[in-house]
Amino acid sequence: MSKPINVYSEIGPLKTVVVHRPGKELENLMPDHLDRLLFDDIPFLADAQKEHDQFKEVLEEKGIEVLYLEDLATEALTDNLIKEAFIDEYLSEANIETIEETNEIRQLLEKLPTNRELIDKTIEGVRREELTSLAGVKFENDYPFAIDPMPNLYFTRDPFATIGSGVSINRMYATTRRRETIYGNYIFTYHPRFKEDVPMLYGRDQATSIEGGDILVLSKEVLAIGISQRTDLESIKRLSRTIFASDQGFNRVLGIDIGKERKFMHLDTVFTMIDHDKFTIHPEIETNLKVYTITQAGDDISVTEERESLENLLASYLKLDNVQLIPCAGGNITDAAREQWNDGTNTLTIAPGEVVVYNRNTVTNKKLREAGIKVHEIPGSELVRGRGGPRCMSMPIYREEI
Ligand SMILES: NC(=O)NCCC[C@H](N)C(=O)O
Repeated sequence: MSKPINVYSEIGPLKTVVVHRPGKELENLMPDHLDRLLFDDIPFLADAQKEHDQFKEVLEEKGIEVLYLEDLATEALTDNLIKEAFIDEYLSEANIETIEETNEIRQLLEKLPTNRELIDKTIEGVRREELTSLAGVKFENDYPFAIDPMPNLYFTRDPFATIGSGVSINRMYATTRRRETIYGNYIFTYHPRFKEDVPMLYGRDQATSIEGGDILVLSKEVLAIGISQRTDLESIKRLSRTIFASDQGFNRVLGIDIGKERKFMHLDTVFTMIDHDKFTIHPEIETNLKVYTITQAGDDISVTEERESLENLLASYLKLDNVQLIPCAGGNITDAAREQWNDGTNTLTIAPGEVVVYNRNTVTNKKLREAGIKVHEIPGSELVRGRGGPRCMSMPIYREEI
């Protein structure tokens, strides 16, 4: 039986992927609370769902098995003990103000007729108006939620990351996304498809943050991990130690420092691999890019700052004769700024030289085609309001070897 997880590249033909179809959590977004929930606008849910359905259709037309995170999380609650533990953990992390609210919400969740409705409700959040125990209660603030929604969950790239045959259950940078990692933790601990034979490479309770958008599997030996607003170098060192010890064949991690700006929140918003020797890159990060190499050194690791350009590093470590860095929007600084903001660099590679992109990034998409890349375009005007693209909205479970 092959292992449940197999991700040893960014470009191997994609066979199985995890996504989340946006739900009512997007209708629990409010203008005054967008920053804290990491959104720039409020998507129109019905259209966001239509766009997401088109994303799924493109993947399924290529024979890719599309798994929904909400289904996997539902199926992971395989008995009442696990379900109760899930509810306890979810409530303990939900920052609920009073015991009365906690007790009433527990009852509300336990009364839901199916585990799927339970999972959906935990993602959606709970408005105070839903709780009879709060009827007539005067609050110091007018914040309408007893439990926040999790609107970022459709960016399944980030809360957990498959690497080789294992998975990194991540500690997320911001509180609002830290709660999301409960689903991956239960899926990879209890789901029948994944509970055996999946090494857990990080943990949601670790001290420093790392997010999946920063993690690229460049080859069977080399990972690239962004040092970013979301991922600390300390986390990369910790993950590297575990990966080197897990004997999966990886022997080098490139720590790529992309700075702490929110618009470049993850490495995959400015750099992705789209073919054996082709990469997308956002021109704004190319100048004086700092890259660290992490390798095993005796029974610990060594971290050295590279002097070579990213292009030369990729050529030497990936053993490529010719590396093509394709700049977002052809490198035009105005078009690139606009199209990177709308995730023009955040391509999902479904086979070598074949990608899924948002249709709105017309300049970048044209350049990709001119470079011989097969481009599948999907609408994303509503989805992109969460500041993520096709790579952000997907977590590969199985890629064929290349
Ligand atoms: N890999 C990615 O770039 N994911 C995009 C995450 C967007 C989300 N609103 C966030 O700020 O985390």
